[in-house]
Amino acid sequence: MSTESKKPSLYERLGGIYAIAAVVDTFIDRIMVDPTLNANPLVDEAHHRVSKAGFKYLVTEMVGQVTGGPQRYTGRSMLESHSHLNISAAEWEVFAAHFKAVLDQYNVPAAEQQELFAIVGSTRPDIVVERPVAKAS
Ligand code: HEM
Repeated sequence: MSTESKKPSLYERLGGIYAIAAVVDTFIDRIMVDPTLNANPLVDEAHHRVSKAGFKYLVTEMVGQVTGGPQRYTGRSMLESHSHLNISAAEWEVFAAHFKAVLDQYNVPAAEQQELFAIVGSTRPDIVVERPVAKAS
């Protein structure tokens, strides 16, 4: 018989919903005013149209669900909510750098950061619009 206890979920290791909501709060505050992201007029328009509180709510709910918490995401799919925004690979990098900076700020350990990056990274194909590389004629 094994005496090993089951590994706690990522949700539990992050500290549950209060810790997750705090990270999302800081993160959304940063990305909604980022000048590089808002240089994309479609992102800028949407960032000024949606309520910050609603946006934070939906992202918190989603992170709760995908990390193994009891929350259930009620928003639109990543494809549906981003396909009209024409998000580039460079914009994705800016987003990822903010994410890393905020996780560092909250002292999220490297192992948990990696798990989060893997989850968030899996949404990239639905969010980033890949443009064909221009060929020299
Ligand atoms: C460069 C990266 C990203 C940018 C610039 C961005 C920007 C935006 C914007 C402007 C909206 C509002 C769209 C609208 O209502 O017209 C939105 C919605 C949303 N985004 Fe992102 N996003 C990015 C990546 C992500 C990632 C990686 C996630 C989570 C894994 C995410 C989660 C969400 C959620 C949950 C919504 C709300 C969906 C709904 O309204 O039902 N976003 N995003």
